[in-house]
Amino acid sequence: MTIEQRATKDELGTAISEKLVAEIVAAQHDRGVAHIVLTGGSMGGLSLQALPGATGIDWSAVHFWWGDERFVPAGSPDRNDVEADRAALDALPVPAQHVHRVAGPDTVPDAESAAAAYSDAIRSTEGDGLFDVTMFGVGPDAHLASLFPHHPAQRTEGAIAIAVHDSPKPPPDRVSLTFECLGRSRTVWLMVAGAEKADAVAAALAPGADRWDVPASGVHGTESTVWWLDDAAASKL
Ligand SMILES: O=C1O[C@H](COP(=O)(O)O)[C@@H](O)[C@H](O)[C@H]1O
Repeated sequence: MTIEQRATKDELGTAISEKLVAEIVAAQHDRGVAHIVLTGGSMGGLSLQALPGATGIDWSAVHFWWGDERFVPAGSPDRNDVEADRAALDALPVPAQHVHRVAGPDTVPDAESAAAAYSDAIRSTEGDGLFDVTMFGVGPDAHLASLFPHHPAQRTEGAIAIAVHDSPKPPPDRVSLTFECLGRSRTVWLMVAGAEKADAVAAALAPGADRWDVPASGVHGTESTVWWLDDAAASKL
C-alpha cells in the first residue's frame, strides 16, 4: 500500500487523472486492452479530467465499468455514469458497447435484474486479473462502491454484482460489485479529499481494520493499492 498526497482536491484530481492516462497506455502496451472501473461521488469526474486531452491511447481498446451504480433511470443526475459522461466519456471515441453501464428501472424491473445482467457482462469478459485500475471514492462513513458499514449486502459471497437496498445514503436502491469481484483488479485506487473524511481514512488505514466496520479497508489490488489523499483527508494519519 502506498499513499499519494497532494495539497488540494484540485491538485489531487489532476494527479489522479494524469496517472490514469499513463495506466491505460501501459495496460494497452502490455495486454492490448485496458479495463477501468469508475466511481461516482465527489472524485468521480475529477479522476477523469485528463482523458479527453490524452494522446497515445487507442480508445477502441478501452472498456469502462462502474464499481457501483444507483438504481435510478438513465440520465438521472443521481446516476454515477452521468457525471462520468459529462467529465470525459461524451468526448471520447470509445465504442458504446465498451461502456458497461448498469441498467436502471427504465429498462429492468428491479436492482436484482440489473445486478444479474451486470454480472453476466463481467463474466463474459475475458482476461485474468480482469480489471487494470479500479477507482473508488470513500464516504465519511468509510463506505466504498455501495458497500456500507454493517449493511448485510456487504457479506454476500459467490456473487459478482449484487442489489443493495436500504442504502443509508440516498438513493436507497443500488447495484454494487462485491468485495470478491472488486479484488480482481491489478491496481486499486482509493481517492479521498476533505477534512470530513479524515476519520474514515485513519480508520481504514489502522492496523487490523475490519471491513465490516470500515469497508474502505477491504479492497486491495493484486499488484498495488494506492490511497490518493489531499492534505485535509490525510490530516489524522
Ligand atoms: O454513493 C456513493 O458514494 C461514494 C463516495 O461518494 P463521495 O461523494 O462521498 O465522494 C462513491 O464513491 C460511490 O460510487 C457512490 O455511489
